[in-house]
Amino acid sequence: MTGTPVLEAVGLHRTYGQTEVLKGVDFSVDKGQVKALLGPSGSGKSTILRLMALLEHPDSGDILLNGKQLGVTSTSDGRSRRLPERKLAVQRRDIGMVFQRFNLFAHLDVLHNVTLALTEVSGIRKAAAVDQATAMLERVGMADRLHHYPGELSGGQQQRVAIARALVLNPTVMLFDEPTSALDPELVGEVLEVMEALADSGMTMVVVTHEARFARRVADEVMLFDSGTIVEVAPPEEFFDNPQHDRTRQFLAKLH
Ligand SMILES: Nc1ncnc2c1ncn2[C@@H]1O[C@H](COP(=O)(O)OP(=O)(O)OP(=O)(O)O)[C@@H](O)[C@H]1O
Repeated sequence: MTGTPVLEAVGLHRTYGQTEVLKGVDFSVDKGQVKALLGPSGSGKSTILRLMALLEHPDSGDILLNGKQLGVTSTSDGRSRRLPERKLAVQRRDIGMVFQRFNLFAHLDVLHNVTLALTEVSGIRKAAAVDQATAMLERVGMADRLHHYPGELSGGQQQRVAIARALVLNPTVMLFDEPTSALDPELVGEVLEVMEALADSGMTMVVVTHEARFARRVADEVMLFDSGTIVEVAPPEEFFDNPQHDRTRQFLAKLH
């Protein structure tokens, strides 16, 4: 751990209609660090990830990657303006995102689902894309399913393909939004194993999860999120074994 912030959120606010979903969220994840984000349903966890992945704009606040402000550009009068979509797409490559629902293309086989990101987003030629995608699918244990279609795979296998699809773009940081919550319980372990290996390889990660055991084992820091703000940040052993605050105790009690 170097203590160098890779991804930072500064004062993020987001309101939908009358509902203030994020009320000024600040946090950062350092190079090689894994942060687990826990919190009740509807507290705004997915919203934070979507903002950090540049899939949505905050009403106010900044997202920084390696110190550089993302999603906006400065104008000559010193104000900032949102980047146009094509420039956002370039910045998004650095931030891998894995969703609860795998969102694979049903009409493309596994290999094509992963090469597509390379050929369409990164402009890499087909042959090189196939090599890179195959290597990445090997890494997530899917090398023997290259020509299967998503409908022929289990949820756990589909999620591993979705992880390979994000990783193949060589992102600086990976964001996971409840990656196992749509899976049957017997398929959760294989996805968590891939994520743990990724964390061990030094990937910088932010993981929204309800998997307390995974968070305890893999995360460097756990953040408890509630009603649009971070209410607690602690190392996992302190968070899980020695909950000092009522909020943590109440939340953990609801998990089981
Ligand atoms: N696009 C949207 N339009 C309107 N309301 C939204 C939108 N996205 C999220 N919300 C609302 O914002 C609140 C926070 O949603 P969010 O999905 O970020 O919570 P969450 O903590 O990830 O919940 P869960 O664990 O159930 O996924 C919810 O009340 C949700 O209904």
